[in-house]
Amino acid sequence: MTKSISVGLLGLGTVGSGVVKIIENHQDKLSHQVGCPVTVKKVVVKNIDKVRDVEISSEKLSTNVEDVIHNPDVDVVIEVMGGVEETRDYILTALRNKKHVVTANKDLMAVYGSELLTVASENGCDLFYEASVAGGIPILRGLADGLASDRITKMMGIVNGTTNFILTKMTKEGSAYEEVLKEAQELGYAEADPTSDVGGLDAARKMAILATLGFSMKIDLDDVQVQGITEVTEEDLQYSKQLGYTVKLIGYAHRDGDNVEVSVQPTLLADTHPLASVSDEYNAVYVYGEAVGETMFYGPGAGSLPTATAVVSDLVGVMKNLRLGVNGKSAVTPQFPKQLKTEDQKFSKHFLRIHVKDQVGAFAKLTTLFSERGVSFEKIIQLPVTGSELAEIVVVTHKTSQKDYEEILQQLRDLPIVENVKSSYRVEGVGIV
Ligand SMILES: NC(=O)C1=CN([C@@H]2O[C@H](COP(=O)(O)OP(=O)(O)OC[C@H]3O[C@@H](n4cnc5c(N)ncnc54)[C@H](OP(=O)(O)O)[C@@H]3O)[C@@H](O)[C@H]2O)C=CC1
Ligand SMILES: N[C@@H](CC=O)C(=O)O
Ligand code: NA
Repeated sequence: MTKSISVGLLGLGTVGSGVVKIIENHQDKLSHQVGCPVTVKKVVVKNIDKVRDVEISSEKLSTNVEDVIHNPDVDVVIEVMGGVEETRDYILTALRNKKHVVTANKDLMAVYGSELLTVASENGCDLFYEASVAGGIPILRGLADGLASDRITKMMGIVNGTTNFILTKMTKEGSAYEEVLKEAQELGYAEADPTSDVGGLDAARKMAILATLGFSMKIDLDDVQVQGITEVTEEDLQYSKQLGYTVKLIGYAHRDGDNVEVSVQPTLLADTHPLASVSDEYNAVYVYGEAVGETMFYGPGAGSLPTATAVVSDLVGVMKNLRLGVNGKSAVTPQFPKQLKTEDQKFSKHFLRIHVKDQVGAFAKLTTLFSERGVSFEKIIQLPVTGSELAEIVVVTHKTSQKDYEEILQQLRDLPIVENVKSSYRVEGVGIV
């Protein structure tokens, strides 16, 4: 039996605690798979006296990162502390000290992933990050290994558990947004700063990582158009339900030849779409390949043990490579130059809710703007706004270019009869026919 593999953890919070539990509780399976025991050598935390959700001997705890990244007895560094700039320095040091790294940190990998993977390869080290996208779902290995032979053209995902949990409770139970956000934080789903969840940035980071791997193109965070869920109202959810749609925060990546678009936005999904039934903190990624067709990966996207499962599975991957002597050889550099679609190359349907002065001909003025650009409606609802002289108009358009739609929106805002544009979201699929 070769010597045991020693692991050093940076962080012992929601995910780190799960990692320690899995290593301890699944020791027999881990040893059988990799041919030696796995031991947690050192764990770095911020507050040494904090009460932990896991048993760990005090001599293993430290507040000094050097005790892991410079520890000659540590073979693999597991980074589950979060943060970006200082964490990047820690991981660079670990890699240059010939230590393999497993991370769950999508904030870091979305911005510095390309640099870190290059340094890992230069030092013959593995850098694995399965847990950084969709928590416990093995989506990155699914793309890199399972679908390696295919040309991926479309990926649509619910990749943030916090916002899916919020939208599920608001839609199904009529819960208040603030109340459900607080519950998601208490359950450990949300980031330390939950604005990255609800503002869409967490999902955007994951889509940048997914699109880079899936399209073999270096997609930066700045390439992702982002709109969060903070403006989604009870009325939007009700109208969507009435029209046969479910509102989800959808990460969307589409490749049309060499042109790609990547976005995160609240989206009306037809109730018949497989993603529409993905509820609570669950994630799912729908992947379309030219040869394989439609596939979907589903599971818990957040939470201690589900995320830790992905982290420890990456650790197993490192250890298997150690036995084969092939560490540092799995990173695939992007094959294609990045070419982002222009606004007139992006097409989708739209949900639009506006308030107009309830005057004769108001609706006709509105439809003229759309028909002048050849845009017709799939659904139309018009209702008076109680207690006012306004009417509420809700439409679902047929497919139109983003360029035309944005110009129509601007013209609508300039129309005297339009009081205001209340909401506008992307629509995927056909609702109630
Ligand atoms: N929670 C989830 O469901 C998921 C989280 N992730 C990612 O996993 C990572 C960890 O998330 P999570 O476990 O929820 O975060 P937590 O906030 O629960 O835990 C963070 C841990 O890191 C420690 N830590 C933070 N900063 C420092 C520092 N400067 N020096 C030393 N220790 C530090 C904290 O110490 P102390 O305990 O003493 O405060 C804590 O133990 C993040 O990158 C997150 O985005 C990915 C997928 C899912
Ligand atoms: N805050 C994130 C945690 C996992 O990445 C989420 O809600 O998905
Ligand atoms: Na994953």
